Amino acid sequence: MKIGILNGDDIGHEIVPEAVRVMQAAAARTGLAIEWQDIPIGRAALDSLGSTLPDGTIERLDALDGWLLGPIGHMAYPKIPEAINPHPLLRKHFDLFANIRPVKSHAALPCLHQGVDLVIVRENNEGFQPDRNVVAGSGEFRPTPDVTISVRVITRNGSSKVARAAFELARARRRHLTAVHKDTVFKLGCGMFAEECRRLAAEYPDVTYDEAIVDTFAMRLVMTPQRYDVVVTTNMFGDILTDEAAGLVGGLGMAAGLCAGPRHAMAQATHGSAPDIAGRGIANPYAMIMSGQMLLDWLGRRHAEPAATAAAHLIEQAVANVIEGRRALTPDLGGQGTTAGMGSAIIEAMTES
Ligand SMILES: NC(=O)c1ccc[n+]([C@@H]2O[C@H](COP(=O)([O-])OP(=O)(O)OC[C@H]3O[C@@H](n4cnc5c(N)ncnc54)[C@H](O)[C@@H]3O)[C@@H](O)[C@H]2O)c1
Ligand SMILES: CC(C)[C@H](C(=O)O)[C@@H](O)C(=O)O
Repeated sequence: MKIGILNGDDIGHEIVPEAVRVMQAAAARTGLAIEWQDIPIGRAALDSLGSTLPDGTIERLDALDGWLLGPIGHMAYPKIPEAINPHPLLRKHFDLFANIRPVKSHAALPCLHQGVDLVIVRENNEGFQPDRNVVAGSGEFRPTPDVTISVRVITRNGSSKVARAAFELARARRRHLTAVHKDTVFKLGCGMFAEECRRLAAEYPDVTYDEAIVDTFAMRLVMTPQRYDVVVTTNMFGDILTDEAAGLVGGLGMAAGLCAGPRHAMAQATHGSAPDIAGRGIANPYAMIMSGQMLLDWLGRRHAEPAATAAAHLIEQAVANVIEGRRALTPDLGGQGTTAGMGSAIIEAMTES
């Protein structure tokens, strides 16, 4: 397997190395051969190579099976053309259309709710961040100094692809899928998304299918998150709801994610680069480590590689043991541990699995 390491910015330089360390330890125990490639991105790449997404990066990634991308702190980039926000572009270029974001409570952690085990599948490339092939540029226009128009693109193909990914995931879990939209108001855009979800529901009679209007869903998610299994939604709704859901189970440090496409997958935690805690060694590496775990699981299924699946399983077990034992927890989880300390505890726990 060829896996890329792209640290990103701020806490990315602390949490991505821990994810790699944990993945290396699991791979060594299960006999999975991984060829790692360090690929510069973000502020460090801008400073050393003149661009946040240096020439040749896309080609290098294309030759890999998958990669880890740490959080990008693009809000702090200088306002120059060489300092683009690279991750929407990577998601689009590699058609990473499904952003799969699990949300799970742990009895040992101070979660707002217990018994939560759901996955939000967020459409990753349309909505207000439209594909460059569909709408040029970012999808925002300012025809006069006092008017801005933001274009939201929904396509039948994009909707049905993400809906199918969500139905497949639901089939492998508790067989319940909820489509979240607002077709009551956005009759054409959300309407098309909902039409595609309903069309696919007929192909998956074994999956219980229902729908919720996004505002009502936001309320139900806070009050009774236990009622959901897999949730599929459009890009912007998914962006917001996944952060909200993370808040139910311990915060953004617990929010893992995988951006998956037809040929590649990118492990990318839901959270940002957390500049407020960067450089202190206290960022919670759970989300990044579990994103790497999702990548190994995806690679195991895509390449029918049992050692990758076994490595993913080993990490999942070891992480669960560390959390259950409240070992090495970082301050966001009420502990006094460090980023590296949690990585080491997870590696140690692999010997217990
Ligand atoms: N996927 C991404 O790369 C991504 C996502 C969101 C935001 N961003 C960028 O990140 C930067 C900061 O944005 P923000 O502050 O709004 O959001 P953020 O997610 O970086 O931080 C929000 C809060 O959560 C905390 N937090 C986040 N991750 C944590 C972790 N692993 N462990 C412990 N605490 C954690 C932070 O300390 C902060 O208090 C901005 O430049 C933003 O554009 C990037
Ligand atoms: C920073 C931003 C472009 C990004 C997104 O909208 O996808 C972030 O919110 C995320 O969830 O990864």
